[in-house]
This record gives sequence, C-alpha cells and structure tokens, in this order.
Amino acid sequence: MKSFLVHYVRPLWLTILIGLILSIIGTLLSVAQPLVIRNLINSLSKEYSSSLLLNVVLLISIPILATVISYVQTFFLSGVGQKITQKLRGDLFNRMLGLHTEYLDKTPPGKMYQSIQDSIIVGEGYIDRELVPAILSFFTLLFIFASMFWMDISLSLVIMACGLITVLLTALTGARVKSVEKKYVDIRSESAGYLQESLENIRTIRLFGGGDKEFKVWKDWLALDRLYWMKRRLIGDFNEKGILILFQSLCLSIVIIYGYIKIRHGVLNIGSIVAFLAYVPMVFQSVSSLQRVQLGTKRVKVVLDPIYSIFNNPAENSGTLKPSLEQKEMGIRFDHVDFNYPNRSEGLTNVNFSLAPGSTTLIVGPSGVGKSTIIDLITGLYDPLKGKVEIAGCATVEWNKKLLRQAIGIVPQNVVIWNRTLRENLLYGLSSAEQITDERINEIIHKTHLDSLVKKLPKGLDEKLGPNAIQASGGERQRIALARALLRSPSILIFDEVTSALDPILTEEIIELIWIQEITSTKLIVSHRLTFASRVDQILVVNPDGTVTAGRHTDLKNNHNLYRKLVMADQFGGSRA
Ligand SMILES: Nc1ncnc2c1ncn2[C@@H]1O[C@H](COP(=O)(O)OP(=O)(O)OP(=O)(O)O)[C@@H](O)[C@H]1O
Repeated sequence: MKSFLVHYVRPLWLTILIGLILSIIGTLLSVAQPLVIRNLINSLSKEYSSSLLLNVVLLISIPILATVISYVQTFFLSGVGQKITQKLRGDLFNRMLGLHTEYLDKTPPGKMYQSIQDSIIVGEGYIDRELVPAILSFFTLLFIFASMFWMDISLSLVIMACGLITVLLTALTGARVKSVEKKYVDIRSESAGYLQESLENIRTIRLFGGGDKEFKVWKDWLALDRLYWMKRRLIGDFNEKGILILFQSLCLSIVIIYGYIKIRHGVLNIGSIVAFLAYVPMVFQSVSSLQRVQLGTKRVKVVLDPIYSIFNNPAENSGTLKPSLEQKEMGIRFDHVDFNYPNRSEGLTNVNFSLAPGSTTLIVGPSGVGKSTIIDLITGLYDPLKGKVEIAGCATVEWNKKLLRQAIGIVPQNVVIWNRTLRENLLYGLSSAEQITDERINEIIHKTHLDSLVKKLPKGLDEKLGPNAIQASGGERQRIALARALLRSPSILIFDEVTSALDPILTEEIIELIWIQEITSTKLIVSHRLTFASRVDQILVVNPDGTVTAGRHTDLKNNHNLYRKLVMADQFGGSRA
C-alpha cells in the first residue's frame, strides 16, 4: 500500500507540502489558545497590566487567524484526494481495457465497475477525510504535550496514559473491523455483478417470467448488504466513538480531582487547570482522528485488494512487431497449433492450414468444436499454447496487437451496438474515422441494405440507437456490424455466423456482397450454412477431436464423412451443392 500511495501522492508533493505547512501553523495557533486563556485567568487576580491587554488581544485574534489559515489550507489539501481518485479511476479503466482476455472472461463487468466506484473511497474518503487530518492530529498531539509538560509533568503523564489505553483498546477491536469490511466489500461487488447482469437482461427475465425470482434474489442481496452494513457500523462506532467518549470523561474527572489536589498544595495555578481541561478534548479529538485513520487503513486495504488484482493481473500480450499495413491482402498460416481455453482439457489439436492472401475460406463443423476459437487465435485474443499462428508471415504473438486488429474487420457472432449514433457505430474503432466521407458511408450503407434503417431514423445517420440498440432489429444489427467491418477496408475480413439473423433473401444478398465487393481482403466465413461452399477457395472442417481438415468442396464431399453429413443436413446447401 505504501508504494501505491507514493506513486499517486508524489506528483502532488508541492501542494501537499504547502498545505501541511499552513495546517501546522493553524494547529500551533489552536494549541496556543488554552495557554493564552491560562495567562489571562492568572492575570485576572492581579493589577491591570499591559500583559492582560496583550492576552485579550491574542484571545480574540488567534481564532480569527486560525480560521483564515484553515480556509487557505483547505484550498491546498482538500483537492489532493480528489485528484488522486481521478487519476486512479482513469488508470483503472485504462488497465481494464488492456487486461488479458482470460481475466475478462471470468470477471463479471459489474464487479470491475464496482472497483472503479470503490476507488473513490481511497482518494476522497481515505486520503482527504482520514489520512490528512490524522497527520495534522499527530502534530497537534506533539504541540499539546509539549505545552502540557511545560505546565505540569505528572498531570500530562496521566492524560497521556488515558490516551494510550484508548489507542490500545481500539487497536484490539480493530482486527474485527477488517474481516467485516472484507465481507462487506465482497457483498457489494458480487451484488453489483448480479445487478448489472439482471438489468442487461430485463427482457429475458420478463419473457421467462423470472421477475419474482430475480426480485427475491435482489432482496436477499440487500438484506445481506444491510446486515454487514449494520455490523460494520456497530463495530466501527464502538471502536471509533464508544471507547473514546468513555476515556475522555474519565480523563476529565482525573484532571479535575488531581488538579484540585495540586492547587490545594499550591503547586499548580487555576489557569493551568483550565488550560489542561481545554487540552483534554483536543487530545481525544486527535486520538480519534488517529484511530479513524487506523480503521480507515484497514478498510482501504480491503477496497484496494480487488484494485491491486486488476493492476497485478497480466495485461494482454502484445508484441512489438509493426508490419506495414499497406499490403491489402494478408495470408494466414496455422503451424502445428494446439490450443484449449483455461480449465478446458479439449481444444484445437495440431492444426495446420494456410490461407492465401485474398482467398475466401469457409470454416465449418459441428457446434462447439472450436470454429470461433480459430477466430480468437487469428485476432490474437488468445495465443496458441503450441505452434504458431502467422499473419502476413509474422507470428501473432510478435505482432503489436493494436496494429494486428487494425488490419482485421470482423463481424462477430454476438454483435455489439453502442448507444451512440448510427454514424459513430459504423465508424467505431476506425483510426481514420474523420477521413471517411459521407459518400463512402452511404455507399456501404447501400451495399449492406441499411438504407431503410437510415430512412426510418428521425435523424438518419446521426440518430442515437438507444440502449441495446433498441431502434435496430437483429438483422439490422448484423448489417451494421457488417458495414462497420467493411468501412475499415481491412486486409482480413472475418464473418462469424454473419447471416444467422437474416431472412433467406437478405442472406443471399449479403453473401453475394462478399463476392461482388471490391474487397480484396483475405476472407474467412464461419457458417453452418453451406450454400456457398462450392464457391470458396478452401474449406476448413473442424473435427470433433480438435483437428482441422482443409480441402475443396468436392474432395471433402467425397472423402470426409463429417463434411458429407454437414452438407446433407444443411437444407439449402444439401440441395444445391
Ligand atoms: N472464453 C472461453 N473460455 C472457456 N471456454 C470457451 C471459451 N470460448 C469458448 N469456449 C468453449 O470452447 C469450445 C469451442 O467454442 P467455439 O465458440 O470455438 O465453438 P464453435 O465451433 O464456434 O461453436 P458454435 O458453432 O456453436 O458457435 C466450446 O466448448 C466452448 O464452450
């Protein structure tokens, strides 16, 4: 945690230093006030003197000066935590964007969202409201004890002992705080994950009549949240306030009784007792602030655990190789590739094939054998466990991943349409988006049969598509994804079940598009439909044992049992091929 704080605090050292110096001056002034009161009380019984007047002036001016300094100091210090929070939230989001696909696969987005939200606790909650006041309290205690020891050593020692016992007792109960806090943070991030998934799928919940069940699950989460919130509150309050109030009252009584005895013996004056009585609440206020930071440190460590895990989890591997993207066609080669997803024993085994630049390839096979996995390897979302995947002659592990993906246009199985304008959706991720003319966009819109959607939208290309692209049908979404891929003029164009949401007529038209386009890209089509199998340059059949057989339609139909069965089963392909 120390190195973490240093990393975020170091750039702000000057602001912090000025703020701290001002705060220390302010603290000194507040601590000096009881001494002024002491002098004033002691001089009341004597003749009028200039020192009486001086003390009256000091008594009035010190609080005014302390207030002014406190305002200026707030200007410097209060923004520190906020700045740290902003930086941390930015870094976290950036880190999440670059995390390894494996981590993203197993972490619910709601949980990651909660980590970004929790980072507010670190900066604004902990640093602003706990750490900075605690540092000031430390100085306050130093000054108070210096002036108390100057007035009377034994009474100071008594107050010190009360303070120490308070700190000790709170430290003992503090251990429980951390375990309750951990449970509370877990509950909040798990429930955030649950909530995010439910809200994203409200339509499904409604269609399956799962509303009552989901409401009950959410109420259970809320009950658990409340239970731990109460535990956290009760333990925290006892730790923070209960012990403190008890020992402060005890300490005040001791000062009065012990002070009375000392006055009777003539070893202490009444002014000093008044000063001591003024110092006791200040001592306990400072102790309370130190306790709060001790508790806060425990809490913040718990909050930081998932944040560290995000920073410590490996980022996506990215090589340094930046092949030229000038060449518009890129060959693809799988060379003795083995791959299985984490915690899976089955996967692709010894896969070998080559796709010539500009060629068109169809990937077929039963459901779940690994067709999309081949795409995951080509796009570099995963790296092969053995062998290599080469694009344009360079292994994907060596490619700079950003650059690799710039060369690829993909129409994925699960299309994501953002709640942004149609134009933004079409140009999504394009580094040269501003150079794409409306003419070019309209050309692609026409080719992908999106004209009718554009006409329907009140603001056309500049209409927002709504949450979950509510303004677009399933087929329209697929065509938006297709247009988005085409607008990239990619070197490799991948269609993963591109026609699954299209009607047969549109399917035919879109498939034709793959050929009539001026697209010279290397094309890969994952499809259960074999309508166009005889037209492609090569077919890759992914077999149930994870191997891949490459060949042409006629050869495979004659020699490959599984392929023949697939052809027969495909109602359109079976009749045409
Ligand atoms: N990220 C992942 N983590 C773990 N397992 C995965 C992951 N993605 C896919 N799988 C599993 O790997 C296997 C192959 O999946 P893949 O999506 O490549 O199949 P597919 O041939 O494209 O299937 P379909 O035709 O049904 O789309 C499946 O058993 C799937 O459950």
